[in-house]
Amino acid sequence: MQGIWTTERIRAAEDLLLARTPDGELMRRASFGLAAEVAGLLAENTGGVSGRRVVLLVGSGNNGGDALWAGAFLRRRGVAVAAVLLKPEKAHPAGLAALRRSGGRVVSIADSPQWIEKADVVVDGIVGISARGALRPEAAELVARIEAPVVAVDLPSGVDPDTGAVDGPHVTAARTVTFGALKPVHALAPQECGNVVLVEIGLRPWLDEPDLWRLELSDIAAVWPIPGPEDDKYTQGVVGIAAGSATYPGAAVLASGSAVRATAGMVRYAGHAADVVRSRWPEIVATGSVTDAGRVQAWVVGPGIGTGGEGREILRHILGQGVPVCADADATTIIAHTPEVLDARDPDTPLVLTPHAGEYERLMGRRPGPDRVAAAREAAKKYDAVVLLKGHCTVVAAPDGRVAVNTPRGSWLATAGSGDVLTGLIGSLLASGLDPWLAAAAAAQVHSLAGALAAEDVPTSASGLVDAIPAALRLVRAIA
Ligand SMILES: NC(=O)C1=CN([C@@H]2O[C@H](COP(=O)(O)OP(=O)(O)OC[C@H]3O[C@@H](n4cnc5c(N)ncnc54)[C@H](O)[C@@H]3O)[C@@H](O)[C@H]2O)[C@@H](O)CC1
Ligand SMILES: [K+]
Repeated sequence: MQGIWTTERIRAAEDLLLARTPDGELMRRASFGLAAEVAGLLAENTGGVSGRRVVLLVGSGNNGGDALWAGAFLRRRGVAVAAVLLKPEKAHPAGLAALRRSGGRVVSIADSPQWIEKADVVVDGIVGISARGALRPEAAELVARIEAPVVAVDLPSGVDPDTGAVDGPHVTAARTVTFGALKPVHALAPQECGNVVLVEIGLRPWLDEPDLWRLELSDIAAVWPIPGPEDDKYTQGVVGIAAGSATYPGAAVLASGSAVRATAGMVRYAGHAADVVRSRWPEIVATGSVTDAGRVQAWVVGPGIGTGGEGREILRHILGQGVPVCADADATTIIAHTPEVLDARDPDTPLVLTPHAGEYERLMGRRPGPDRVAAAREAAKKYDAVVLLKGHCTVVAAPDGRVAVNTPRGSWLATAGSGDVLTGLIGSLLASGLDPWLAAAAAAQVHSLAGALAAEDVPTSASGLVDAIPAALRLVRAIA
């Protein structure tokens, strides 16, 4: 798993490391790595490094210092470097002196447009982890002129370092070069960061438990249930799906199909769409009602069951079974409107809730807001449940405070029925006995991987996602 640390934690670790490192050494390490990445991008985009033009946008802090030092390193490779100082009197003195010694030039803000227009790469050293809020007008005006690819120093300026939220003018980078450890912005704002490159500066020993996690494919491979020689259809976990209605069988077909594809365990379906589900997925044991569904090791409940009395009774019955439950879609709304249904739940049995922003508002009485990690954590505490907050980046919070972030590959999951597929994946993993937080986080990643594979750069559908699950799992197992 990749660890991610908030800027407060990063700063505390940097202080410990700085106290044990010669003056300027950390910035030298950071800016040397930064310069190598800028040179790499120049070579990729223009076929060379020497003679190419780089413009540095330099703010008043150490982020600008990194940019200036990197500029000095790039000069050694024959790059023409021009620095635009947003606050000349506050520019990092040692960095500025190094750039000047190396033959780099400093241009005024008034003269900068012609330089920015001719740049092969622009380096964003406006602000780093001490930034708050959007770009200020002067920086915003310069950034608006950029046409060349941008390498962001540590993070794209104007994007919140701890939430990834954007609230006004900001930098959109092709590449972000960060130092020492990943920060939340890198997982939560993939569109603004571009490719994220981590340069080691020796910080890791000074950081303890991360604030957030991101699963790697090898983590998913390690936990995804694969049948062994001792297994039969029951030992791998039976998942029950309570979804869909006679008029709207789609949710039932998608959630059940996703569960069929996810693991080799058995799938039971209970509800009004039994005939349709059986004809589409003959391997599913389908019945008309949850009361005669037979034994399962986990339940998925919600998609398409309606929010009226019948849906409520289905949910109440399932919550009383003493097995892990993934409550999705209509089940979320039922819980929000009649929280007393949760009285049926044995507090020791895991519950996974999967709200999108609107359902979150119903559950919590407010929108998730810009800090989606805090929002998910709060809901997880309130409901004593794993909360998977849907959005471009899915955030999965456990009641004990663990949070995983899924950084998606494109926006292919924004399609009708996509959530039904996710819930089927989560249910299968719960039935296999996996920790519910890991189950939800692993399912979210396989879901987005299936989306990218199904889409192959053109829009896909929820059925496409179901069909791509085997390819996604093959990829997970091949890479691990
Ligand atoms: N501390 C360290 O050991 C290291 C720090 N490094 C760099 O240092 C950066 C952090 O440097 P600093 O703490 O000096 O601060 P920054 O460079 O992030 O920000 C500088 C100042 O900009 C101002 N500011 C805040 N929001 C702004 C906005 N929206 N628009 C314009 N100005 C704004 C603030 O007054 C802030 O103090 C890191 O992001 C990284 O790039 C690296 O050199 C690695 C080592
Ligand atoms: K920056």
